[in-house]
Amino acid sequence: MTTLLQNASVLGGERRDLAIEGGVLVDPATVDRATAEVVDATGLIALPGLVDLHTHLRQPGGEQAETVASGVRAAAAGGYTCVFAMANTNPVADTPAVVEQVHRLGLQAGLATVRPIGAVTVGLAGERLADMTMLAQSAARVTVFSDDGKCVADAELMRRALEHAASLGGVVAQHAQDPHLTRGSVMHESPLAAELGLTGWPSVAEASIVARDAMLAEVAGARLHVCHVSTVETVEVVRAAKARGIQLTAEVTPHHLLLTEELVRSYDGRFKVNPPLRAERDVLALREALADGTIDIVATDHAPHAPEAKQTAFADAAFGMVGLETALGVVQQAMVETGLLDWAGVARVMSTAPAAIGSEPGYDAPLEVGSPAHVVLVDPDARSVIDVDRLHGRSTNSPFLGVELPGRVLHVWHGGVRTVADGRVGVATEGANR
Ligand SMILES: NC(=O)N[C@@H](CC(=O)O)C(=O)O
Ligand SMILES: [Zn+2]
Ligand SMILES: [Zn+2]
Repeated sequence: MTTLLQNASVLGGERRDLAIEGGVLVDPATVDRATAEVVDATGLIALPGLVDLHTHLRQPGGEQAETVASGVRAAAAGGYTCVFAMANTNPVADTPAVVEQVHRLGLQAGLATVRPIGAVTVGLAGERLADMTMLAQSAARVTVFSDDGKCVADAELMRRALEHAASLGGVVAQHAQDPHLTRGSVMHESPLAAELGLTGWPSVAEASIVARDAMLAEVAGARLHVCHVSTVETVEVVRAAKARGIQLTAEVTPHHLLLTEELVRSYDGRFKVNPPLRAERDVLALREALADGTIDIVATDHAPHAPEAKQTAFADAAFGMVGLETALGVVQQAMVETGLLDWAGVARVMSTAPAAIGSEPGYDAPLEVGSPAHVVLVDPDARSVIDVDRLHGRSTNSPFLGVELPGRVLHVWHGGVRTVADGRVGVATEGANR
């Protein structure tokens, strides 16, 4: 079947038609308009399928909070066609058996491509390296290695992990948190933390690890990826490392682009996340860094948690927020509506660049004829208050419940297969995965 998307604003620019046939984008001029399925895209923006380099799908072991199947529904609803699944499952994704299980569950779920991330250390214990070669050579083709949730704190181990990943053509994604500087920390270290009687998480606990890792990546001749940059100091370290020619990339989460520590005044566990929500000056520095390319990508750090883990005293609540369905709206509000990024820039930071970091093929020529048909149609003029009906995963720990956000993902194609139609997530299609 051929699908014609008529009059779309491609990457927010010129209005033209796009055509999908046989899983790829084809020249609309060659399409028989009498037989094609036509989607009126007038007023809609066409973006490439979004790629999330940092998603927690919780399976195996955390199925009460999320499964691969429920997580990819949330992903599709948010405009994602590919998600990288973090390794902090139970058991940890440190063996071919686990990454292959996650990969297989992704194929069964359809809707989006699931790329398992492999652990750096056995059991995320930070003591000895996982067999990274076996993970890379498994059917899951691991290219990203991360102990996310935990920092690879041992510098010697991190150096060897970087060397090893480089030899495999992969990348280490570091959760930058000095464990000694953050003992018992539950929110940003600030006057507000003192006022609220909560233990602070100092910015230097992040920046110091990023500085160390950048120097290790330099001596290893390796690529380093920095997870969830949250402070102005880390931005400065990343900027200096890039100026020095070090191969590092960095991500920022939607929540760190929009929210501040002030929300913690409510003592609501929904606002507890690692790294913590920071101050206004950090939020502004993160936006600027994303606009000027110091920060390469937006990654959701979608971190579902069951209600019991969140509805407790703030100090005891689990760290993490769901974010797949709200990411694009938050980026529209924080970056597009502020004039910091145009839609082509959004496509770069949410699709092309994360795919490149994760070595996911098919995203390097967004919306060009011949590319796989990973396409999203967004209504930028829609505005809606986020409620639980908008969330498709098993958990509802979103910091945006009750908040109005712009934009609405209306239609998504994953490799030419329709996964979202009129805002509704389609039936999982086995074999639609690539
Ligand atoms: N971000 C979080 O607050 N939590 C993540 C772990 C992580 O990303 O560090 C989780 O797995 O719940
Ligand atoms: Zn993390
Ligand atoms: Zn994470």
